[in-house]
This record gives sequence, structure tokens and C-alpha cells, in this order.
Amino acid sequence: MTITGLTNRTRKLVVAAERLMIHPCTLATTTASPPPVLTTRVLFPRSPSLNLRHSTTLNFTTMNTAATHLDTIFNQKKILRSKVRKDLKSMDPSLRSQEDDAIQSIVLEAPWFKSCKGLCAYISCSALREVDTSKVLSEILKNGDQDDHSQVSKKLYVPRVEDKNSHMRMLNISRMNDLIANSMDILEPAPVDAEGNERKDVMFADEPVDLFLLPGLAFDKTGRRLGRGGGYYDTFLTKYQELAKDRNWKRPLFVALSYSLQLLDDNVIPVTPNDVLVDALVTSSGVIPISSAAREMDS
Ligand SMILES: Nc1nc2c(c(=O)[nH]1)N(C=O)[C@@H](CNc1ccc(C(=O)N[C@@H](CCC(=O)O)C(=O)O)cc1)CN2
Ligand SMILES: Nc1ncnc2c1ncn2[C@@H]1O[C@H](COP(=O)(O)OP(=O)(O)OP(=O)(O)O)[C@@H](O)[C@H]1O
Repeated sequence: MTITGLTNRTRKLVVAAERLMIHPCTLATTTASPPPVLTTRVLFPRSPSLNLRHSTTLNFTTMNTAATHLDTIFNQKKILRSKVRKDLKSMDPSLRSQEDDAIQSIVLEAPWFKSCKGLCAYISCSALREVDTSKVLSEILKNGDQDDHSQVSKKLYVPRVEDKNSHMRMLNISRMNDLIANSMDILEPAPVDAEGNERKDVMFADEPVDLFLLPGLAFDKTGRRLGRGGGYYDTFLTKYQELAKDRNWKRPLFVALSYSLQLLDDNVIPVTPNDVLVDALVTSSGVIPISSAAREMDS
């Protein structure tokens, strides 16, 4: 069997399984509750026949073992997502609004935010109980005004889902009116602006972005992030990292915004080799720098 002819989902699984063989991932043996967390390293033998770049032949026994392991991880993610969604739904609304304000003030005051010239940020969706980004976004767009010189003016790119195959683009907007609700009720930009011009896609921009503000369901202090399961962000962040490397650009900072209840004990969040780690978290208590890049930016 060859890699060509596989469905998109199977191809993703094959690539993840191949990476799993090369970089065995950590499988959390407990889910969201209860701590303490014990983690098991699951080791798979390396198999030269699994390097798809050099061979199109798959070793099915090894592939099946890896696929079963991945299925277990995806199931654990699913269970954890349900638990966090439930916790978010029962979060006290006044606590939520306090945390929304605190997190956004911390972002607006952070040196890495103030100095950034371009960023990709999510448009928060209250139905999904995501940390609010509306104040941050309106501050950025206000800075686009010619009369406002209080901060470095920033180019803002926001997500647009193109299809169900984890394909998302980040398109430039200059006002909130540029947005319309999609089928998931998330605001996103139309591909063309009011004048009929194609919106700038960050993957084709001449200038890099310095920062990503990331959504998610759960996070930990080692940089793990549990998304909503679409694979949109992991796919996008991996591609953007490759672009930055090809162009010799500084890698942007990946910063996730988290309510306190979304910050879980270290290593409880199951991960696969495709999951991209974040550099820092912002909670209502402050910035949690994780990577060395984040520690440098925060000082
Ligand atoms: N504000 C925001 N925009 C975003 C994302 C996001 O997480 N937040 N995305 C990040 O990928 C992409 C869209 N992906 C999404 C994936 C799932 C759901 C969603 O509604 N999930 C439901 C469960 C649906 C189900 O299980 O069938 C939920 O989480 O409650 C929304 C957006 C791009 N834009
Ligand atoms: N059992 C499975 N086998 C193969 N692929 C799966 C399985 N379960 C989920 N996937 C796919 O893996 C991809 C990544 O899922 P993952 O759980 O890592 O997403 P996520 O990190 O929560 O999402 P995001 O990156 O958007 O924040 C998705 O495209 C999903 O369709």
C-alpha cells in the first residue's frame, strides 16, 4: 500500500504514527481527574521502513500498534475535553468576567505585546466559553487609527476555517466590521474585503508576525495545549514555524490565554507528536513563561 490514495484523516494518522515511532510521545495514564499524575513512556521500535520520505512501503504490524496507541491518546483527549467543557459551563459568570478583564489587561501591558508589530489572534466565542479577546482586539484596531500613537501599530490576522481537513488561514483585518459569523457561530473574515480585494494571508505576507494569541480547552505549565480536536492550530503553527525557518525570521511567540480552571497539573494533558507546545500562558494571576524565548521576552 502506498501513501498516495489514503484519505486525509488516514494520512494524518500515518504521519503521526511515523513520528510516534521516531519520537515516542508521553501517554498520560490518568485523565483530568484525579491527580497525582503518573506518566508512562510508550516505546516503539524504530523501523527504517516507516520513514515515508524514503519509502512508500508500510510495516503494517508496527503501524497498527502505533495507530492503536494514537487512538488511545485521541480517546483520552476526548474525555478530557468533555470534562473541561463541563467545568467551563459551570464557571461562575462574575469570576469569568473578572478573569477576562485581568487576562486582557495583562496581555495589553506585557512588553512582548506592546512591542509586537504583527500578530495572529483568535476572535473569542462566548458560547465556547473562551477567554475574551475583544478588548485586546479593539486596542489593536484602535492603534491602526492614524491619530493614535500610544502603541506600536500592529497588523492583525485572525482565523478563517477553509475546510474540515484542519485547513485554516489567518487573514488580515482592520476593523471588527470585517467579520461575519461562520457555521460554528465564530466570527471570521470573508476572503475578500468590502472593496473586493483579497485579504492578506499571513502565509504570504512579506513581514513576519511576532506573536500568536491561542485559544484552547486546557493547558499546563510544560506548554501542553488541548485544542478543540480539529487539528487546525497544530497544523497551522507547524506550517508557520517552517515558513519562519525558511525565511530566517525569528520564531513567533505562542501565547495561550487560560482561565484558572483550564490550567491543569503538568502532564495530565495527553499529547501526540503533532501537538505544538506553547511558549507562555496568560492567566488572571499573570504570565507563565515556559520556553526560554518566553523568559527572555518577559524580562
Ligand atoms: N475562537 C476560535 N476560533 C477558532 C478556533 C477556536 O478554537 N476558537 N479554532 C480552533 O481550532 C478553529 C475552529 N475550530 C473549531 C473547532 C471546534 C469548534 C466547536 O464548536 N467545538 C465544540 C464541539 C463540537 C463537537 O464536538 O462536535 C466545542 O468545543 O464545544 C469550534 C471551532 C479556527 N477558529
Ligand atoms: N482516532 C484518531 N485517529 C486519527 N486521527 C484522529 C483521531 N482522532 C482525531 N484525529 C485527528 O487528529 C487531528 C488533531 O487532533 P488533536 O486532538 O491533536 O487536535 P487539537 O490539538 O485538540 O486541535 P487544534 O490543533 O485545532 O487545537 C484532528 O485533525 C483530528 O481529526
